[in-house]
Amino acid sequence: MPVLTEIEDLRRLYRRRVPKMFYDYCESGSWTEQTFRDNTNDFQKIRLRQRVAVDMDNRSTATTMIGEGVTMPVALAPVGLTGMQHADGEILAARAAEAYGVPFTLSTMSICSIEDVAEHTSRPFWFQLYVMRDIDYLAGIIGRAKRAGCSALVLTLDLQILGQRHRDLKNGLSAPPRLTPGTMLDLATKWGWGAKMLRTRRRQFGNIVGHVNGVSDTRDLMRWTAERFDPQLDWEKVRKIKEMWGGKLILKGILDAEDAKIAAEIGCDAIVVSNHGGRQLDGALSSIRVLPSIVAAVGHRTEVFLDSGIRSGQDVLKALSLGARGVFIGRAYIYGLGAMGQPGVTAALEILRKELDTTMALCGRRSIRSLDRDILLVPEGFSGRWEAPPDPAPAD
Ligand SMILES: Cc1cc2nc3c(=O)[nH]c(=O)nc-3n(C[C@H](O)[C@H](O)[C@H](O)COP(=O)(O)O)c2cc1C
Ligand SMILES: O=C(O)C(=O)c1ccccc1
Repeated sequence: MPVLTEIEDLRRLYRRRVPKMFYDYCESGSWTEQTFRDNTNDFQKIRLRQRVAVDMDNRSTATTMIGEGVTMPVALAPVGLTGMQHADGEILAARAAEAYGVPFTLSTMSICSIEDVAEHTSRPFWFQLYVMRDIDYLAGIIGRAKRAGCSALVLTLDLQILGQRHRDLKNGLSAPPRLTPGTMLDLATKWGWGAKMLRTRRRQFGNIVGHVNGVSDTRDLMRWTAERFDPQLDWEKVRKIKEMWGGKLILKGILDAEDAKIAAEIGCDAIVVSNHGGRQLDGALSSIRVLPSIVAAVGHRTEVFLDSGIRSGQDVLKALSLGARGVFIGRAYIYGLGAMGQPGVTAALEILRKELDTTMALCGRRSIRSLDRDILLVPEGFSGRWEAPPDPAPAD
């Protein structure tokens, strides 16, 4: 067993243990994957300011997100098909988050159902909603989330249609799967994954069972999405859903200050600055690059969270120092889950917390609320205005 000291270690182990089809589904971005790469690369461009001889005793990473106490401001992002990364994946991730004291978000596209996750956890989790054409379905699932005691609705706005990810098509995740000798061989080497999958009964899409007949695997995912997701979603509908829900609301997938202002106007408890982990509009700016402009526009009216590209506690610190009240992590915890189940998610959280805590200390800060831009060296292009990234240098 390798020593696991960083998120990258978890990714490597995850890659060895989970079928390629699902690894690729997680690890890809849309089209050229430019935005997917920018998300992580842009964090690297921000440097930290070392301070010395500052009392660093009694540090804490604890704070709140939408009024809920958290041991660090890092929530688990909604991730579709988590139950395919590891048997019972959503339940295991929710339990790890609960034990660690951070929020868990259950995706509409989960394998385990809302009720099932609620039954296996004792603290409220957040429920992520994709807006479907069918209003009765929406009312139904919002009601289920309420009855299960979910403490916030995370409404995702950046996926009315699915961005194309080449690898999913090539791997047969979206077309009828071609069980090539290569796929069979791959599955044969991932026997631990398969054995656990065979033992669980949770192999349907948990939140859509009974609504769509016969969707019990991922084959028809893309077609299913096109048929069900609402292409007519607009701000008026967002208002309606807010009313139907009536509780705390987080609007996810905002990447532009103008949209952020409308979101704040409608009244939400938080927004998530996100490009969906580089899986939707390829060519969009990285989240960290647009964060300052959005904080400047709405930070005084609503909490601003960020996701896309967080792979270390240093990344968390950078986002918080640029004004985010918290972050979501997607892949960073999926790597841990696929690698080792629940302890893997805990390991991912612990790696991030340690990195965040140590970095805070070395920057001369002791609390989350004390983090600000003063401890960062931020290059041009993150200045808060909408700016296109600089043109790459000519090849010769
Ligand atoms: C495999 C995968 C599935 C996802 N499924 C959903 C989903 O069902 N709903 C949603 O709102 N976001 C979904 N997302 C986006 C995440 O919530 C989050 O925005 C993204 O993963 C953040 O980027 P990161 O992976 O670099 O941390 C998904 C992301 C991944 C990687
Ligand atoms: O893959 C995704 O990013 C995602 O959000 C999704 C959308 C539709 C079905 C499954 C997952």
